[in-house]
Amino acid sequence: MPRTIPTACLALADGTLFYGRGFGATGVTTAELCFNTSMTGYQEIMTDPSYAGQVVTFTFPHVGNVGVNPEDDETADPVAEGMVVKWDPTEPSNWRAAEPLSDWLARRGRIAMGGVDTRRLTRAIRQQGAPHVALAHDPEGRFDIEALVAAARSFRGLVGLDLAKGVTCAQSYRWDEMRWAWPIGYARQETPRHRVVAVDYGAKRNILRCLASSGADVTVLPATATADDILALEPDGVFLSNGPGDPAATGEYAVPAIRGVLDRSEVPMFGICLGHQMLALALGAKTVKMNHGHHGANHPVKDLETGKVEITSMNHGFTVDSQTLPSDVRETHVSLFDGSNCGIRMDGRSVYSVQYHPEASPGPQDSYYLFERFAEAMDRRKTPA
Ligand SMILES: NC(=O)CC[C@H](N)C(=O)O
Repeated sequence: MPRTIPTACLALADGTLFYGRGFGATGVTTAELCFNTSMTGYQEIMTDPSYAGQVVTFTFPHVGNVGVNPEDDETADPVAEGMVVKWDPTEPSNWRAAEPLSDWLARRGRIAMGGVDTRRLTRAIRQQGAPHVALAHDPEGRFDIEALVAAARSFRGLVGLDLAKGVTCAQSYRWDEMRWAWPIGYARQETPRHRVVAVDYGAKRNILRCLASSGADVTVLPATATADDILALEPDGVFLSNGPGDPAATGEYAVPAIRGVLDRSEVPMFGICLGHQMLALALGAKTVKMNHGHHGANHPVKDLETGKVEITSMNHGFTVDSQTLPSDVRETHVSLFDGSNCGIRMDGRSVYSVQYHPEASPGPQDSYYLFERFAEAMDRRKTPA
């Protein structure tokens, strides 16, 4: 049997090394490492802008086997820095596959590594918290281990980092594509009932589709939009998107804008993930870094107002500290994994947000009702009872 040499190396800042087989782009990247437990949707995960600054290790062992296609991107480029998987991807076998995962990653400059004991790696992340890592791919298998460990150590981490500015849109645009539906695929929203301004901190496309499907004519604004920019469009509702990085850092410019909208209008507001954290900060609460975060598609969340449990899609490494919520803001949802905050609502106003991803993509669609609730709040304002 020919001897095979490792062509990829993952170095953790504590000096732990994992060797495997590289695919995708070659070179070295540094990032925070997190694990995702979803069994499907690797293309959507890799293109979720909230993963900027992170390498994702997948706990599901078979990743890449259905290739990639033009429809499943959540943004134009992969924004996760790289990926680590148990098995090397096979040749894609799926009617939608347009390209093998490895070629797609290479074309877009993203490093990947297969052949890793991802259970051991996941245990390490759970025990020590999301580590800083250097991920290297060299087809000749030449690795300068000391330099890789030093690179992992010099990665400054996500705390204090505003990454939304790097992934937001350069200028505003309109969105009318709706959720994918059999057999028509992606139809356009031709009879919208509401004008929604969506602030883009790193929005996933499927969120914009869900807004369009629930009746919105969506105008997307860059993350740095001010209250004046938002209110000038005379919105029926304001949406705050997901996004990467430390909420406290993005909040420095996003919070005054949100505060301005809340103070100057009664417009319904809905936030998801980073948007949830932005709203919580604007209302006076605080956010903290979690040990290893929540990244997966099977997270049970309890709606405290109805008692119902929904299975949700999650991707966050920071959380709202529910102890810091002011008295006019109530906690509406909690994680049944660790009791952390998963939703808030302002008393007496249609201003609410959730920490998880109700648009899923990938994940279950239990939480789509939140988009309908937003649309109903906008309907109520137009025709008061
Ligand atoms: N998906 C998101 O919007 C993530 C929000 C934030 N960057 C966090 O990690 O908590």
